[in-house]
Amino acid sequence: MTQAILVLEDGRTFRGDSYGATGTTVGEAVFSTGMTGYQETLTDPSYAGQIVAMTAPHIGNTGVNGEDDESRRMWVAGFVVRDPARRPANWRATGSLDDELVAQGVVGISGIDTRALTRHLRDRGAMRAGISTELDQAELLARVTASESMTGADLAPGVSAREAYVVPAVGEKRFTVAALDLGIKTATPRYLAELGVETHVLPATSTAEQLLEAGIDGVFVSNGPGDPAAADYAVAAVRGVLEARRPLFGICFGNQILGRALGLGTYKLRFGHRGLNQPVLDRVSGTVRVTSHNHGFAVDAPLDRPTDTPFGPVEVSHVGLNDQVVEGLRLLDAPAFSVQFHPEAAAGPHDANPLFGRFVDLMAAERERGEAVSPPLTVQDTTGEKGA
Ligand SMILES: NC(=O)CC[C@H](N)C(=O)O
Repeated sequence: MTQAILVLEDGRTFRGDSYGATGTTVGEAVFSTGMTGYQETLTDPSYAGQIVAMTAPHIGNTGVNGEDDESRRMWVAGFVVRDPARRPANWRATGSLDDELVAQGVVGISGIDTRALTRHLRDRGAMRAGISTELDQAELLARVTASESMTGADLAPGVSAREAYVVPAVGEKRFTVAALDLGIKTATPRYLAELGVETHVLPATSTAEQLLEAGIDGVFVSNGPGDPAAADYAVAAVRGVLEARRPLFGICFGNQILGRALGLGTYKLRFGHRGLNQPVLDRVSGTVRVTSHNHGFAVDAPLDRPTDTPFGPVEVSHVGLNDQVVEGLRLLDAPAFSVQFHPEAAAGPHDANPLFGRFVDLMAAERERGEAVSPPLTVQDTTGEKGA
């Protein structure tokens, strides 16, 4: 078996076996505590530039399948596991994870004491790292210390769709939404489609005008990789959408971009939140939901009072119960809200799915309000379906 090494930027070194593609890779070492969902993790564009260590010890048990990809390819910079499955077993499996990692050129390492690695990252913070099957420790460390840091990294345009595309509504179309693709996961337009939303997915650097033109009823701002402080183009676009008072919903990177558009700051968390079991308090309803997370940055906002912004006051609507991190924002006088966690929940849990319904309700309320403010003069309903 080919040997591999994992070297962290502070010199801590782990030796193991090659898993997936051979070669050398560098990225930010982070850990995910999801017990399931490795295929969704590997194909989540938000993980671009990151070497992901899975804390669950057995990875690859169910192989890979043709249904669970969250985007067109795997994006992780590298993959670290303890004990890979020797043989996948699942009725949906189309192949083994090991073969798929090779096919997609993802350099990984197995046989690692992922518990020790996780404790190290938890205590010292996420840091740059490298995996190699060809370099020695000193050579790899030199590569790692010369590599880009996640702080200041602008990665969304690199993962986003190049061309706009449309995901049709399932059944009757009720709303048309533009989604700013900063690294969107396929589950998101799927959830919207189920609620009668036609989603026009637009590239990361689309302008406010383009979003407003395509998103007649609302604008969605997706999750995505990199440092939100580096995505000024998205901040400018979101500001334009807020100025137009078009309903807006953001997830994860989208929450950070909304925060910045409102004038709030963002900062890097020590080791971030990545996993499927993170408790979040919804302060509006008083409920606690167990949610899916993948973020290394967070919005800086006071928890105890709303903050004044050019678009009216914004309050922290959700708080992470492990560490009191801002997990959601809600404008009090404008139709915009966002969450730092993942209601599209791929992989699960599905506690937060109703947030898509909240977006739809917001669009319905704004439509009604618009109609009340300026009633259409001569609109006649010729379809016979409306108001049935
Ligand atoms: N999933 C996401 O959208 C991640 C957002 C951002 N890249 C972060 O790490 O915080």
